[in-house]
Amino acid sequence: MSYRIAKVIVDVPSRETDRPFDYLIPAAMQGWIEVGSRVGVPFGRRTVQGFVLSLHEDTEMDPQRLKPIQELLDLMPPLPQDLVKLAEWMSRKYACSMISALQAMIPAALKGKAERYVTVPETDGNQDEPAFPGENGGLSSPVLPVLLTGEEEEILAYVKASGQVTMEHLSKRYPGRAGEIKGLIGRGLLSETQMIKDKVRKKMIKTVAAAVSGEAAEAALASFSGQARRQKEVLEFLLEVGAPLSLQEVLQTLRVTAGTVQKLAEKGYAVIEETEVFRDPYKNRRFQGSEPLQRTPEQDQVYRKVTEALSARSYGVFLLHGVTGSGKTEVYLQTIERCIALGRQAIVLVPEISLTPQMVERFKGRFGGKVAVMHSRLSTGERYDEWRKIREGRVQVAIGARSAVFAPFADLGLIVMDEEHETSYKQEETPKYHARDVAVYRARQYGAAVILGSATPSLESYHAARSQADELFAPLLLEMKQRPAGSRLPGVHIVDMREELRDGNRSMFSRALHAGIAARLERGEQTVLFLNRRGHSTFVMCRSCGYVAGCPECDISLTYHQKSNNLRCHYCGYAAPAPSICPECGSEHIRYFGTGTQRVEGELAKLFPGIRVIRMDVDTTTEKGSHEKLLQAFREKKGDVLLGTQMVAKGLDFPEVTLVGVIAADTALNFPDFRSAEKTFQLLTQVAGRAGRHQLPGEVFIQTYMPDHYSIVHASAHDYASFVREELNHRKAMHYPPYSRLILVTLSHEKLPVLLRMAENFAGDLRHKAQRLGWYGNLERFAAEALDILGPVASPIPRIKNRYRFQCMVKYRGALDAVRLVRETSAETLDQLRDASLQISIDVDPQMLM
Ligand SMILES: Nc1ncnc2c1ncn2[C@@H]1O[C@H](COP(=O)(O)OP(=O)(O)OP(=O)(O)O)[C@@H](O)[C@H]1O
Ligand SMILES: [Zn+2]
Ligand SMILES: [Zn+2]
Repeated sequence: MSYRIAKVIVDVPSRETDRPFDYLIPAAMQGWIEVGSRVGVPFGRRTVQGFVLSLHEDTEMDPQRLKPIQELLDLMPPLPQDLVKLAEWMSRKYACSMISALQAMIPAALKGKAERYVTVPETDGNQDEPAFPGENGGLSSPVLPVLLTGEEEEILAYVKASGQVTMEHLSKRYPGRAGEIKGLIGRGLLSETQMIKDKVRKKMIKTVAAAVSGEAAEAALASFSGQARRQKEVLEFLLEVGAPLSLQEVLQTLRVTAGTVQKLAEKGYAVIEETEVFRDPYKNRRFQGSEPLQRTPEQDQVYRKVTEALSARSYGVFLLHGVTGSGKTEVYLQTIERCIALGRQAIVLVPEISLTPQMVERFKGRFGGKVAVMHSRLSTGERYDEWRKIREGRVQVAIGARSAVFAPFADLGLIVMDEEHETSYKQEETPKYHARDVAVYRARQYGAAVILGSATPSLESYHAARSQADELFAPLLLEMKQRPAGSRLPGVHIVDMREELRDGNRSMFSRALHAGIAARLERGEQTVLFLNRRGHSTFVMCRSCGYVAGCPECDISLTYHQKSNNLRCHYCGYAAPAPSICPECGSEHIRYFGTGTQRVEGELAKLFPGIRVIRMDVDTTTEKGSHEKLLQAFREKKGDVLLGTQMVAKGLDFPEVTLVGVIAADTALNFPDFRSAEKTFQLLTQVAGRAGRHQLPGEVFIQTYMPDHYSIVHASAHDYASFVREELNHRKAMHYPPYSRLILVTLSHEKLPVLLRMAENFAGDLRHKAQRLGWYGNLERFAAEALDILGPVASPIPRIKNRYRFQCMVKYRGALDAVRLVRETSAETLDQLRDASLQISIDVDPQMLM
């Protein structure tokens, strides 16, 4: 069957272009263009990148008016068909554009932009004669010689000699001659074309190999005269190695020049080729191999359930609730091993923050070269290469943060999501997808298994597993309650900091924690100290008048960056030098209030002279590889204390850590977020889980001003079930997830009064429609299908980049298509108001309520 028409989604971010456009498939591209192909197409007066959505024999448009696809950008489509289908689903589910969903699935290197090229157009007849203007003009005017200035001639000659030059290059080579260049294009002497250029190319190196063997080689070696001694050496070396070598390497090893090798090639004794290489971020690292451990009975029961599904190729979601240190990672490793043995591939998702070298090492150690690693610290080129290893089937396992869920495997068998409760699995920018939902959808497509692992599963997943109410997402609950023999959960003590204060202790360390650290120092054991970052932002405040340095464009305080000694806005990028006197009152008592980690470090030094503290926070881990180095130093016992924020809470496994201290447990509890208790419980459980994971028993101190709060009480007792029971009661009473779903709609505009009116307008329309559908207002009556609209109210951050922000929260229950309702209403609002400044952003299942 021959397809003449391709429907293409173009990379033009606007509401009007969020639909497929028809293009002709030129004869030469037939058979090459597939669903998921990346193409360059003319769009208006530009050339833009696009993705082929579907192929057709015919079009409803007038074929005469269709334009042909201009170029095919990759031989192998970057997106397999299933991912194109996934993008369609994402667009519906998260109310995002198709192009944003498609772009999220490919590495940044492939987000090509049009580049303008200049060539000398071919003319019939004598090639050396300059072309004539007006050729296509239809005027059969007498042939006039073209008069060129010397400069014009020079430019023309240069382009002709080069064949094809980018506009950028040409304008740099001939600065100040834009007029001449434009003139030449205008007269048809130069022609301009556009092509899509990728941000990063494949990395190519020159290789050299012997082109002769056996007797021919003997004859060749014999033929060299004394002068060609170096050539002979090279050939001997190549014959000895018997495989292509990098040219660079040959030159260095033999200390010969490129000319020598070149001459050898000219004689036909060697071949020099361009060969593609993969940039390997772990090139110089050796990973210690590891063998599967004998499974404990609990691990075995999980392993069996998952591998049964794998063998049957049947879709299944498993919620693995295993206490910290119960050996979940070992279960992942073994189920993946089975998956690979069955000829299928696996994805491992971990939160960015716990994509630590230690984690990577465990997978590389077990599966070696079968693993591709994707994380944000790789360069664009490295990411691209890791991604290509997946697409080209060179690896069987992909491990990475959120976006690795799109790894383009051909026969996906298993997706593991570690720490499934982590909010970082939700992307905060468009497309605002949740990797868990994407994982489940993909697993359905492939008949694959999903393991959602956590010591503290999200209430959404846990509730879905317990109630089995949702047909699409009803995970099977599997539990691991014990640590493998030889290690126990640590004893946890809650320390009431109010009491400390009453007894005259003004230090940030309670007496108990102080004594604990002292004991560890004496015994040569290690301590982890954790400080909750939320609520401890790094701002600058004047102690005399209370002035806080804020962003002039956003209603938020600026963040202090120690390295550069400046203040930055995390929302708009505004930066300014840190003031040394208060701009309000002139006082010199203007201070930087750190993350707290620095203050804790200072106090530790005072209390325990000579103590070796390794501090891990945003300030100490900005450099590439620094995270790894700090952890390595701690492992080698070059530090007594590892002090840090969230980074120290996750996934770390150090045998000699026997004490964990939480400096202030309740900072997150005061956050205006219905999940704050859940997050606090999860964090405390995680941190506490770092202690006593091996032979030595562990001990944990949680310092708090709210010792009776249920999240703290239950975390200290390692009692997930009780916490969940209590928390679910609150959620039910307030109609919060998992008893409802949320859609957060944020409207923004430059003018506050205009925004207010528009937001009222939008919310009114939405209510009106919901009423007509019979959905509105039934939440309180616990109807099976109900929807409620809260707001509009000012957003918690009321202004960003000089734009005011208002939000509406839609709460709903049941199988209603609330997303569609919101999306349609927002499109109508934008159409009616026709105010270019108004923006409406839709966040489905929001994790951050800002
Ligand atoms: N079957 C087993 N036999 C012996 N030791 C095991 C077994 N399984 C795991 N372990 C060991 O127990 C420790 C904890 O295991 P692992 O890190 O896999 O737990 P986890 O549940 O992933 O932990 P966390 O969620 O706290 O990161 C590791 O040192 C691991 O090597
Ligand atoms: Zn002041
Ligand atoms: Zn700002």
